[in-house]
Amino acid sequence: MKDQSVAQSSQTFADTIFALSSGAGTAGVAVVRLSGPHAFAALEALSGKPVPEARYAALRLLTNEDGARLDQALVIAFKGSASFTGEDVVELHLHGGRAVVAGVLEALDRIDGLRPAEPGEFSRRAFDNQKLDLTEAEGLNDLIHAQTAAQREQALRQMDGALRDLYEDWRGRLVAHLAHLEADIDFPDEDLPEGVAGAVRPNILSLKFEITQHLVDGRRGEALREGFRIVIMGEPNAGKSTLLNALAKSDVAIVSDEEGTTRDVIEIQLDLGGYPVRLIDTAGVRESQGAIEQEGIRRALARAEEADLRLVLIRADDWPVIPKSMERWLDEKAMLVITQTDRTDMFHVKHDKLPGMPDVKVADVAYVSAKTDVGLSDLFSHLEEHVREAMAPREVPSLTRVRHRRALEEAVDHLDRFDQNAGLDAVLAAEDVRMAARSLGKITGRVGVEDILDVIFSDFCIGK
Ligand SMILES: Nc1nc2c(c(=O)[nH]1)N(C=O)[C@@H](CNc1ccc(C(=O)N[C@@H](CCC(=O)O)C(=O)O)cc1)CN2
Ligand SMILES: Nc1nc2c(ncn2[C@@H]2O[C@H](COP(=O)(O)OP(=O)(O)OP(=O)(O)O)[C@@H](O)[C@H]2O)c(=O)[nH]1
Repeated sequence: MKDQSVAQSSQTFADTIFALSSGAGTAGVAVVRLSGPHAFAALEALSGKPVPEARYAALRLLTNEDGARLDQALVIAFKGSASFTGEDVVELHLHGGRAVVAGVLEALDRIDGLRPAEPGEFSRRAFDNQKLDLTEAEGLNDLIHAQTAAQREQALRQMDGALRDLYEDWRGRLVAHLAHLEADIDFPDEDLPEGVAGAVRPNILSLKFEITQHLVDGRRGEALREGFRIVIMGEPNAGKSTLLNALAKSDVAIVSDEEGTTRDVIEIQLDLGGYPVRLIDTAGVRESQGAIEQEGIRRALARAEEADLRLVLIRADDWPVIPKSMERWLDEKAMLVITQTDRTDMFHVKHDKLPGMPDVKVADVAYVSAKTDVGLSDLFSHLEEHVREAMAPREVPSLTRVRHRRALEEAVDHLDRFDQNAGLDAVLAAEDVRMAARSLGKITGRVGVEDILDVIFSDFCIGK
Protein backbone atom coordinates (compact mmCIF):
# COMPACT_ATOMS: atom_id res chain seq x y z
CA MET A 1 0.00 0.00 0.00
CA LYS A 2 1.13 3.46 -0.74
CA ASP A 3 2.08 5.47 2.33
CA GLN A 4 -0.54 8.19 2.99
CA SER A 5 1.96 10.87 3.95
CA VAL A 6 3.72 10.41 0.62
CA ALA A 7 0.44 10.59 -1.25
CA GLN A 8 -0.48 13.83 0.48
CA SER A 9 2.82 15.50 -0.28
CA SER A 10 2.24 14.66 -3.93
CA GLN A 11 2.03 18.31 -4.98
CA THR A 12 5.57 19.12 -3.94
CA PHE A 13 8.20 19.69 -6.53
CA ALA A 14 10.42 16.84 -5.34
CA ASP A 15 7.86 14.26 -6.46
CA THR A 16 8.81 11.82 -9.11
CA ILE A 17 6.25 11.91 -11.88
CA PHE A 18 5.47 9.35 -14.55
CA ALA A 19 3.24 9.16 -17.60
CA LEU A 20 2.72 7.40 -20.87
CA SER A 21 4.44 9.82 -23.24
CA SER A 22 3.51 8.08 -26.48
CA GLY A 23 -0.08 8.06 -27.72
CA ALA A 24 -2.85 6.06 -26.11
CA GLY A 25 -4.03 2.82 -27.69
CA THR A 26 -2.33 -0.31 -28.97
CA ALA A 27 1.00 0.40 -30.66
CA GLY A 28 4.24 -1.30 -31.57
CA VAL A 29 6.18 0.47 -28.86
CA ALA A 30 4.99 2.69 -26.01
CA VAL A 31 7.22 5.02 -24.02
CA VAL A 32 6.64 5.63 -20.33
CA ARG A 33 8.69 8.45 -18.90
CA LEU A 34 9.65 9.15 -15.28
CA SER A 35 11.24 12.31 -13.95
CA GLY A 36 12.37 13.20 -10.44
CA PRO A 37 14.63 12.11 -7.59
CA HIS A 38 13.15 8.60 -7.31
CA ALA A 39 13.26 7.80 -11.02
CA PHE A 40 16.41 5.65 -10.83
CA ALA A 41 15.25 3.84 -7.68
CA ALA A 42 11.95 3.09 -9.42
CA LEU A 43 13.80 1.55 -12.37
CA GLU A 44 15.85 -0.58 -10.00
CA ALA A 45 12.67 -1.71 -8.26
CA LEU A 46 10.99 -2.76 -11.54
CA SER A 47 14.05 -4.36 -13.10
CA GLY A 48 15.79 -5.78 -10.03
CA LYS A 49 19.09 -4.63 -11.52
CA PRO A 50 21.34 -1.57 -11.27
CA VAL A 51 20.49 1.37 -13.51
CA PRO A 52 22.38 1.10 -16.83
CA GLU A 53 25.00 3.67 -17.79
CA ALA A 54 23.38 7.06 -18.51
CA ARG A 55 21.97 7.48 -22.03
CA TYR A 56 22.68 3.86 -23.05
CA ALA A 57 19.76 1.61 -23.89
CA ALA A 58 19.57 -1.69 -22.01
CA LEU A 59 17.14 -4.61 -22.22
CA ARG A 60 15.46 -5.37 -18.89
CA LEU A 61 12.74 -7.71 -17.68
CA LEU A 62 10.26 -5.60 -15.72
CA THR A 63 8.19 -7.13 -12.92
CA ASN A 64 5.75 -5.66 -10.40
CA GLU A 65 6.04 -5.93 -6.63
CA ASP A 66 4.22 -9.30 -6.64
CA GLY A 67 6.81 -10.66 -9.02
CA ALA A 68 4.42 -10.76 -12.01
CA ARG A 69 6.20 -10.30 -15.33
CA LEU A 70 5.18 -7.05 -17.08
CA ASP A 71 7.41 -6.75 -20.14
CA GLN A 72 10.81 -7.27 -21.68
CA ALA A 73 11.61 -3.58 -22.23
CA LEU A 74 14.31 -1.29 -23.46
CA VAL A 75 15.20 1.19 -20.71
CA ILE A 76 17.26 4.39 -20.74
CA ALA A 77 18.38 6.53 -17.81
CA PHE A 78 19.29 10.24 -18.11
CA LYS A 79 21.11 11.96 -15.27
CA GLY A 80 19.62 15.27 -14.07
CA SER A 81 22.70 17.09 -15.36
CA ALA A 82 21.74 16.17 -18.94
CA SER A 83 18.07 15.36 -19.37
CA PHE A 84 14.99 16.89 -20.93
CA THR A 85 13.60 18.06 -17.57
CA GLY A 86 16.87 18.77 -15.76
CA GLU A 87 15.95 16.01 -13.29
CA ASP A 88 16.84 12.32 -13.31
CA VAL A 89 14.77 10.80 -16.10
CA VAL A 90 14.02 7.18 -16.95
CA GLU A 91 12.39 6.03 -20.15
CA LEU A 92 10.75 2.65 -20.44
CA HIS A 93 10.33 1.64 -24.08
CA LEU A 94 7.63 -0.99 -23.73
CA HIS A 95 5.73 -3.25 -26.05
CA GLY A 96 2.74 -1.03 -26.78
CA GLY A 97 -0.05 -3.34 -25.63
CA ARG A 98 -2.85 -2.26 -23.33
CA ALA A 99 -2.06 -4.79 -20.57
CA VAL A 100 1.68 -4.07 -20.66
CA VAL A 101 1.21 -0.31 -20.33
CA ALA A 102 -1.51 -0.65 -17.69
CA GLY A 103 0.62 -3.11 -15.68
CA VAL A 104 3.67 -0.84 -15.74
CA LEU A 105 1.71 2.32 -14.84
CA GLU A 106 0.05 0.46 -11.97
CA ALA A 107 3.39 -0.86 -10.69
CA LEU A 108 4.87 2.66 -10.81
CA ASP A 109 1.90 4.13 -8.95
CA ARG A 110 2.51 1.69 -6.10
CA ILE A 111 6.07 2.90 -5.56
CA ASP A 112 6.50 5.47 -2.79
CA GLY A 113 7.21 9.00 -3.97
CA LEU A 114 5.85 8.41 -7.45
CA ARG A 115 2.65 9.82 -8.88
CA PRO A 116 1.09 10.27 -12.33
CA ALA A 117 2.15 13.48 -14.09
CA GLU A 118 -0.24 16.33 -14.75
CA PRO A 119 -0.59 17.56 -18.36
CA GLY A 120 2.56 19.42 -19.38
CA GLU A 121 4.35 18.67 -16.13
CA PHE A 122 7.55 17.37 -17.75
CA SER A 123 7.83 20.57 -19.78
CA ARG A 124 6.96 22.63 -16.71
CA ARG A 125 9.92 21.06 -14.90
CA ALA A 126 12.18 21.71 -17.89
CA PHE A 127 11.04 25.36 -17.68
CA ASP A 128 11.57 25.56 -13.90
CA ASN A 129 15.08 24.11 -14.39
CA GLN A 130 15.84 26.65 -17.15
CA LYS A 131 16.06 24.02 -19.89
CA LEU A 132 13.42 25.95 -21.83
CA ASP A 133 11.96 29.43 -21.71
CA LEU A 134 8.21 29.95 -22.08
CA THR A 135 8.28 30.63 -25.82
CA GLU A 136 10.30 27.45 -26.42
CA ALA A 137 7.90 25.45 -24.27
CA GLU A 138 4.98 26.89 -26.24
CA GLY A 139 6.81 26.04 -29.46
CA LEU A 140 7.18 22.48 -28.24
CA ASN A 141 3.46 22.28 -27.57
CA ASP A 142 2.73 23.74 -31.01
CA LEU A 143 5.02 21.15 -32.60
CA ILE A 144 3.03 18.36 -31.00
CA HIS A 145 -0.20 19.86 -32.32
CA ALA A 146 1.18 20.83 -35.74
CA GLN A 147 -1.04 19.47 -38.53
CA THR A 148 0.70 20.92 -41.57
CA ALA A 149 4.26 21.44 -42.77
CA ALA A 150 4.19 25.21 -42.31
CA GLN A 151 2.89 24.84 -38.76
CA ARG A 152 5.69 22.39 -38.07
CA GLU A 153 8.31 24.81 -39.38
CA GLN A 154 6.99 27.69 -37.31
CA ALA A 155 6.91 25.53 -34.17
CA LEU A 156 10.45 24.23 -34.70
CA ARG A 157 11.71 27.76 -35.21
CA GLN A 158 10.09 28.86 -31.97
CA MET A 159 11.43 25.78 -30.16
CA ASP A 160 14.89 26.72 -31.33
CA GLY A 161 14.53 30.02 -29.51
CA ALA A 162 13.79 32.39 -32.42
CA LEU A 163 11.17 34.36 -30.45
CA ARG A 164 13.16 34.16 -27.24
CA ASP A 165 16.17 35.71 -29.00
CA LEU A 166 14.07 38.50 -30.48
CA TYR A 167 12.32 39.44 -27.22
CA GLU A 168 15.43 38.98 -25.08
CA ASP A 169 17.36 41.25 -27.42
CA TRP A 170 14.72 43.97 -27.04
CA ARG A 171 14.60 43.49 -23.30
CA GLY A 172 18.40 43.59 -23.05
CA ARG A 173 18.51 46.86 -24.95
CA LEU A 174 15.88 48.41 -22.66
CA VAL A 175 17.76 47.25 -19.60
CA ALA A 176 20.95 48.86 -20.91
CA HIS A 177 19.11 52.16 -21.50
CA LEU A 178 17.60 51.86 -18.06
CA ALA A 179 21.06 51.56 -16.49
CA HIS A 180 22.00 54.89 -18.08
CA LEU A 181 18.78 56.52 -16.94
CA GLU A 182 19.27 55.34 -13.37
CA ALA A 183 22.91 56.41 -13.26
CA ASP A 184 21.80 59.85 -14.41
CA ILE A 185 19.21 60.11 -11.64
CA ASP A 186 21.93 59.47 -9.06
CA PHE A 187 24.71 61.40 -10.82
CA PRO A 188 23.24 63.91 -13.27
CA ASP A 189 25.41 64.58 -16.31
CA GLU A 190 25.99 68.35 -16.49
CA ASP A 191 27.14 68.12 -20.12
CA LEU A 192 23.76 66.90 -21.32
CA PRO A 193 21.29 69.77 -21.03
CA GLU A 194 18.29 67.51 -21.75
CA GLY A 195 19.61 64.83 -19.44
CA VAL A 196 20.32 61.24 -20.34
CA ALA A 197 16.60 60.64 -20.89
CA GLY A 198 16.78 63.04 -23.80
CA ALA A 199 19.86 61.30 -25.18
CA VAL A 200 18.48 57.75 -25.05
CA ARG A 201 15.03 58.82 -26.22
CA PRO A 202 15.69 58.28 -29.95
CA ASN A 203 17.06 54.79 -29.28
CA ILE A 204 14.07 53.85 -27.19
CA LEU A 205 11.66 55.25 -29.76
CA SER A 206 13.30 53.28 -32.55
CA LEU A 207 12.99 50.16 -30.43
CA LYS A 208 9.33 51.01 -29.89
CA PHE A 209 8.98 51.27 -33.65
CA GLU A 210 10.46 47.78 -34.09
CA ILE A 211 7.95 46.38 -31.62
CA THR A 212 5.00 48.13 -33.31
CA GLN A 213 6.12 46.80 -36.68
CA HIS A 214 6.22 43.30 -35.22
CA LEU A 215 2.68 43.81 -33.91
CA VAL A 216 1.14 44.86 -37.21
CA ASP A 217 1.94 41.62 -39.00
CA GLY A 218 -1.68 40.83 -39.85
CA ARG A 219 -1.79 38.05 -37.28
CA ARG A 220 0.28 35.80 -39.59
CA GLY A 221 1.87 33.75 -36.80
CA GLU A 222 -1.41 33.37 -34.97
CA ALA A 223 -3.26 32.47 -38.17
CA LEU A 224 -0.67 29.81 -38.93
CA ARG A 225 -1.04 28.35 -35.46
CA GLU A 226 -4.82 28.44 -35.39
CA GLY A 227 -5.66 27.98 -39.05
CA PHE A 228 -6.62 30.63 -41.62
CA ARG A 229 -10.39 31.13 -41.40
CA ILE A 230 -12.23 31.16 -44.69
CA VAL A 231 -15.97 31.70 -44.34
CA ILE A 232 -18.31 30.77 -47.17
CA MET A 233 -21.24 33.18 -47.42
CA GLY A 234 -24.19 33.67 -49.70
CA GLU A 235 -27.93 33.74 -49.93
CA PRO A 236 -29.84 30.45 -49.62
CA ASN A 237 -29.12 28.11 -52.54
CA ALA A 238 -26.12 30.11 -53.68
CA GLY A 239 -24.28 26.79 -53.54
CA LYS A 240 -22.31 27.15 -50.32
CA SER A 241 -22.52 23.55 -49.17
CA THR A 242 -21.84 22.24 -52.65
CA LEU A 243 -18.73 24.38 -52.93
CA LEU A 244 -17.53 23.33 -49.49
CA ASN A 245 -17.88 19.71 -50.51
CA ALA A 246 -16.07 20.30 -53.77
CA LEU A 247 -13.23 22.02 -51.94
CA ALA A 248 -13.06 19.34 -49.29
CA LYS A 249 -13.35 16.60 -51.93
CA SER A 250 -15.67 14.75 -49.61
CA ASP A 251 -19.25 14.90 -48.45
CA VAL A 252 -18.83 16.70 -45.15
CA ALA A 253 -21.62 19.23 -45.48
CA ILE A 254 -25.27 18.58 -46.14
CA VAL A 255 -26.14 19.41 -49.73
CA SER A 256 -29.79 19.89 -50.50
CA ASP A 257 -31.97 22.18 -52.57
CA GLU A 258 -34.32 22.81 -49.69
CA GLU A 259 -33.65 26.39 -48.63
CA GLY A 260 -32.03 26.82 -45.27
CA THR A 261 -30.63 23.29 -45.03
CA THR A 262 -27.44 24.51 -43.46
CA ARG A 263 -28.82 25.76 -40.18
CA ASP A 264 -25.67 25.57 -38.17
CA VAL A 265 -22.06 26.34 -38.89
CA ILE A 266 -20.03 23.55 -40.45
CA GLU A 267 -16.26 23.71 -40.28
CA ILE A 268 -13.68 21.54 -41.99
CA GLN A 269 -9.92 21.70 -41.86
CA LEU A 270 -7.88 21.74 -45.02
CA ASP A 271 -4.18 21.59 -45.74
CA LEU A 272 -3.58 24.06 -48.58
CA GLY A 273 0.00 23.69 -49.73
CA GLY A 274 1.19 23.07 -46.18
CA TYR A 275 -0.89 25.88 -44.69
CA PRO A 276 -3.77 25.11 -42.33
CA VAL A 277 -7.19 26.39 -43.39
CA ARG A 278 -10.47 26.26 -41.51
CA LEU A 279 -13.20 26.34 -44.11
CA ILE A 280 -16.48 27.41 -42.58
CA ASP A 281 -19.88 26.97 -44.21
CA THR A 282 -22.63 29.17 -42.84
CA ALA A 283 -26.40 29.18 -42.85
CA GLY A 284 -27.92 31.04 -45.77
CA VAL A 285 -28.29 34.65 -44.76
CA ARG A 286 -31.88 35.87 -45.23
CA GLU A 287 -34.99 36.95 -43.42
CA SER A 288 -36.26 33.97 -41.51
CA GLN A 289 -39.18 32.96 -39.31
CA GLY A 290 -37.68 29.91 -37.65
CA ALA A 291 -35.86 30.43 -34.36
CA ILE A 292 -33.29 27.71 -35.09
CA GLU A 293 -32.51 29.13 -38.49
CA GLN A 294 -32.22 32.63 -37.03
CA GLU A 295 -29.71 31.32 -34.52
CA GLY A 296 -27.81 29.77 -37.43
CA ILE A 297 -27.80 33.13 -39.19
CA ARG A 298 -26.62 34.89 -36.06
CA ARG A 299 -23.69 32.46 -35.79
CA ALA A 300 -22.96 32.82 -39.49
CA LEU A 301 -22.65 36.58 -39.14
CA ALA A 302 -20.43 36.23 -36.09
CA ARG A 303 -18.09 33.92 -37.99
CA ALA A 304 -18.11 36.23 -40.98
CA GLU A 305 -16.95 39.11 -38.79
CA GLU A 306 -13.87 37.24 -37.61
CA ALA A 307 -12.98 35.62 -40.94
CA ASP A 308 -9.54 36.08 -42.47
CA LEU A 309 -11.12 35.73 -45.91
CA ARG A 310 -14.76 35.61 -46.99
CA LEU A 311 -15.96 33.78 -50.04
CA VAL A 312 -19.08 35.67 -51.05
CA LEU A 313 -21.12 33.43 -53.35
CA ILE A 314 -23.55 34.82 -55.91
CA ARG A 315 -25.40 32.62 -58.38
CA ALA A 316 -24.51 33.23 -62.00
CA ASP A 317 -28.20 33.62 -62.91
CA ASP A 318 -28.54 36.40 -60.28
CA TRP A 319 -25.29 38.10 -61.30
CA PRO A 320 -24.59 41.00 -61.84
CA VAL A 321 -27.19 41.87 -59.23
CA ILE A 322 -25.60 41.84 -55.80
CA PRO A 323 -28.05 40.83 -53.11
CA LYS A 324 -28.51 43.53 -50.46
CA SER A 325 -27.56 41.11 -47.68
CA MET A 326 -24.13 40.55 -49.24
CA GLU A 327 -23.17 44.16 -49.87
CA ARG A 328 -21.65 44.81 -46.47
CA TRP A 329 -19.37 41.76 -46.78
CA LEU A 330 -17.74 42.82 -50.01
CA ASP A 331 -14.40 44.41 -49.21
CA GLU A 332 -10.70 43.67 -49.53
CA LYS A 333 -11.13 40.64 -47.27
CA ALA A 334 -13.69 39.13 -49.63
CA MET A 335 -13.40 36.98 -52.70
CA LEU A 336 -16.44 37.25 -54.94
CA VAL A 337 -17.35 33.80 -56.26
CA ILE A 338 -19.89 33.59 -59.06
CA THR A 339 -21.36 30.09 -58.72
CA GLN A 340 -23.36 27.66 -60.87
CA THR A 341 -21.97 29.15 -64.04
CA ASP A 342 -23.35 26.15 -65.96
CA ARG A 343 -26.85 27.59 -65.51
CA THR A 344 -26.26 30.57 -67.76
CA ASP A 345 -23.82 31.85 -70.31
CA MET A 346 -23.96 35.45 -69.08
CA PHE A 347 -21.47 34.96 -66.25
CA HIS A 348 -18.35 35.42 -68.36
CA VAL A 349 -18.86 39.16 -68.51
CA LYS A 350 -15.97 40.17 -66.27
CA HIS A 351 -16.57 43.07 -64.00
CA ASP A 352 -13.61 45.06 -62.80
CA LYS A 353 -15.90 47.20 -60.74
CA LEU A 354 -18.76 45.69 -58.80
CA PRO A 355 -22.12 46.77 -60.23
CA GLY A 356 -23.68 49.43 -58.03
CA MET A 357 -20.63 49.46 -55.75
CA PRO A 358 -18.06 51.44 -57.73
CA ASP A 359 -15.84 52.25 -54.76
CA VAL A 360 -15.54 48.75 -53.42
CA LYS A 361 -12.56 46.57 -54.26
CA VAL A 362 -12.60 42.88 -53.48
CA ALA A 363 -9.56 40.64 -53.08
CA ASP A 364 -10.47 38.52 -56.08
CA VAL A 365 -13.27 37.41 -58.42
CA ALA A 366 -13.75 33.76 -59.40
CA TYR A 367 -16.26 31.92 -61.62
CA VAL A 368 -17.10 28.32 -60.80
CA SER A 369 -19.49 25.52 -61.48
CA ALA A 370 -19.45 22.77 -58.92
CA LYS A 371 -21.51 20.69 -61.31
CA THR A 372 -19.05 20.73 -64.20
CA ASP A 373 -15.95 21.48 -62.10
CA VAL A 374 -15.17 24.45 -64.36
CA GLY A 375 -13.19 27.08 -62.45
CA LEU A 376 -12.69 24.99 -59.33
CA SER A 377 -8.97 24.39 -59.74
CA ASP A 378 -8.53 28.09 -60.53
CA LEU A 379 -10.39 28.99 -57.37
CA PHE A 380 -8.23 26.54 -55.49
CA SER A 381 -4.98 28.07 -56.68
CA HIS A 382 -6.25 31.59 -55.95
CA LEU A 383 -7.09 30.52 -52.43
CA GLU A 384 -3.71 28.89 -52.00
CA GLU A 385 -2.07 32.11 -53.09
CA HIS A 386 -4.04 34.17 -50.56
CA VAL A 387 -3.27 31.73 -47.81
CA ARG A 388 0.44 31.63 -48.59
CA GLU A 389 0.57 35.40 -48.84
CA ALA A 390 -1.10 35.68 -45.43
CA MET A 391 0.97 33.10 -43.58
CA ALA A 392 4.32 32.47 -45.29
CA PRO A 393 7.14 32.99 -42.81
CA ARG A 394 9.12 36.21 -42.91
CA GLU A 395 12.71 36.80 -41.95
CA VAL A 396 11.80 38.02 -38.47
CA PRO A 397 9.74 35.35 -36.68
CA SER A 398 6.06 36.17 -36.13
CA LEU A 399 4.42 36.28 -32.75
CA THR A 400 2.22 33.23 -32.39
CA ARG A 401 -0.05 33.88 -29.45
CA VAL A 402 -2.43 36.44 -27.99
CA ARG A 403 -0.34 36.15 -24.83
CA HIS A 404 2.68 37.55 -26.69
CA ARG A 405 0.58 40.23 -28.36
CA ARG A 406 -0.81 41.50 -25.05
CA ALA A 407 2.62 41.70 -23.45
CA LEU A 408 4.07 43.53 -26.45
CA GLU A 409 1.16 46.00 -26.48
CA GLU A 410 1.78 46.59 -22.80
CA ALA A 411 5.47 47.27 -23.50
CA VAL A 412 4.51 49.78 -26.21
CA ASP A 413 2.13 51.54 -23.78
CA HIS A 414 4.92 51.92 -21.25
CA LEU A 415 7.27 53.26 -23.92
CA ASP A 416 4.61 55.77 -24.97
CA ARG A 417 4.51 56.95 -21.39
CA PHE A 418 8.30 57.12 -21.33
CA ASP A 419 8.12 59.36 -24.37
CA GLN A 420 5.77 61.74 -22.54
CA ASN A 421 7.82 61.74 -19.34
CA ALA A 422 11.31 61.80 -20.84
CA GLY A 423 11.74 65.57 -20.89
CA LEU A 424 9.79 66.16 -17.68
CA ASP A 425 10.55 63.67 -14.98
CA ALA A 426 13.63 61.45 -15.09
CA VAL A 427 12.42 59.17 -12.30
CA LEU A 428 9.05 58.50 -13.92
CA ALA A 429 10.69 58.04 -17.32
CA ALA A 430 13.06 55.42 -15.92
CA GLU A 431 10.17 53.64 -14.26
CA ASP A 432 8.34 53.47 -17.61
CA VAL A 433 11.34 51.79 -19.20
CA ARG A 434 11.58 49.37 -16.31
CA MET A 435 7.90 48.45 -16.76
CA ALA A 436 8.35 47.99 -20.51
CA ALA A 437 11.29 45.64 -19.91
CA ARG A 438 9.15 43.75 -17.45
CA SER A 439 6.36 43.31 -19.99
CA LEU A 440 8.86 41.82 -22.45
CA GLY A 441 10.24 39.59 -19.70
CA LYS A 442 6.80 38.09 -19.21
CA ILE A 443 6.85 36.61 -22.71
CA THR A 444 9.91 34.48 -22.10
CA GLY A 445 8.81 33.88 -18.51
CA ARG A 446 11.65 35.71 -16.80
CA VAL A 447 9.34 37.68 -14.53
CA GLY A 448 5.77 38.05 -13.34
CA VAL A 449 4.31 34.87 -14.81
CA GLU A 450 3.86 32.64 -11.74
CA ASP A 451 0.10 33.03 -11.85
CA ILE A 452 -0.25 32.05 -15.51
CA LEU A 453 2.16 29.11 -15.64
CA ASP A 454 -0.45 26.59 -14.49
CA VAL A 455 -2.77 27.72 -17.25
CA ILE A 456 -0.08 27.62 -19.93
CA PHE A 457 1.22 24.16 -19.12
CA SER A 458 -2.17 22.59 -18.44
CA ASP A 459 -2.87 23.10 -22.13
CA PHE A 460 -0.09 20.58 -22.92
CA CYS A 461 -0.54 16.84 -23.37
CA ILE A 462 -0.09 14.37 -20.55
CA GLY A 463 3.39 12.91 -20.82
CA LYS A 464 4.84 16.06 -22.37
N1 LIG B 1 12.84 8.89 -26.37
C1 LIG B 1 12.64 10.19 -26.43
N2 LIG B 1 12.50 10.79 -27.62
C2 LIG B 1 12.29 12.14 -27.68
C3 LIG B 1 12.21 12.91 -26.51
C4 LIG B 1 12.38 12.26 -25.25
O1 LIG B 1 12.32 12.87 -24.17
N3 LIG B 1 12.59 10.91 -25.26
N4 LIG B 1 12.00 14.29 -26.60
C5 LIG B 1 11.43 15.03 -25.60
O2 LIG B 1 10.75 16.00 -25.76
C6 LIG B 1 12.30 14.94 -27.88
C7 LIG B 1 13.77 15.18 -27.97
N5 LIG B 1 14.14 16.25 -27.10
C8 LIG B 1 15.07 16.16 -26.11
C9 LIG B 1 15.64 17.34 -25.68
C10 LIG B 1 16.65 17.30 -24.74
C11 LIG B 1 17.06 16.09 -24.23
C12 LIG B 1 18.21 16.05 -23.29
O3 LIG B 1 18.56 15.00 -22.78
N6 LIG B 1 18.85 17.19 -23.05
C13 LIG B 1 20.02 17.27 -22.20
C14 LIG B 1 21.27 16.86 -22.95
C15 LIG B 1 21.53 17.59 -24.22
C16 LIG B 1 22.58 16.97 -25.11
O4 LIG B 1 23.05 15.86 -24.89
O5 LIG B 1 22.96 17.65 -26.07
C17 LIG B 1 20.13 18.68 -21.63
O6 LIG B 1 19.54 19.60 -22.18
O7 LIG B 1 20.82 18.80 -20.63
C18 LIG B 1 16.46 14.91 -24.63
C19 LIG B 1 15.45 14.95 -25.57
C20 LIG B 1 11.78 14.09 -29.00
N7 LIG B 1 12.18 12.70 -28.89
N1 LIG C 1 -26.44 23.51 -61.88
C1 LIG C 1 -25.78 23.66 -60.75
N2 LIG C 1 -26.41 23.49 -59.56
C2 LIG C 1 -25.73 23.65 -58.42
C3 LIG C 1 -24.36 24.02 -58.43
N3 LIG C 1 -23.95 24.14 -57.15
C4 LIG C 1 -25.03 23.86 -56.36
N4 LIG C 1 -26.10 23.56 -57.13
C5 LIG C 1 -27.44 23.21 -56.66
O1 LIG C 1 -28.01 24.32 -55.99
C6 LIG C 1 -28.77 23.92 -54.86
C7 LIG C 1 -28.28 24.61 -53.59
O2 LIG C 1 -26.98 24.21 -53.27
P1 LIG C 1 -26.43 24.22 -51.79
O3 LIG C 1 -24.99 23.93 -51.88
O4 LIG C 1 -27.25 23.39 -50.88
O5 LIG C 1 -26.67 25.75 -51.43
P2 LIG C 1 -26.47 26.51 -50.05
O6 LIG C 1 -26.03 27.85 -50.41
O7 LIG C 1 -25.59 25.72 -49.15
O8 LIG C 1 -27.94 26.56 -49.50
P3 LIG C 1 -28.51 26.73 -48.01
O9 LIG C 1 -27.93 25.61 -47.19
O10 LIG C 1 -29.97 26.61 -48.20
O11 LIG C 1 -28.10 28.06 -47.53
C8 LIG C 1 -28.64 22.38 -54.82
O12 LIG C 1 -29.74 21.83 -55.48
C9 LIG C 1 -27.39 22.11 -55.62
O13 LIG C 1 -27.39 20.84 -56.21
C10 LIG C 1 -23.72 24.20 -59.71
O14 LIG C 1 -22.52 24.52 -59.81
N5 LIG C 1 -24.47 24.02 -60.82
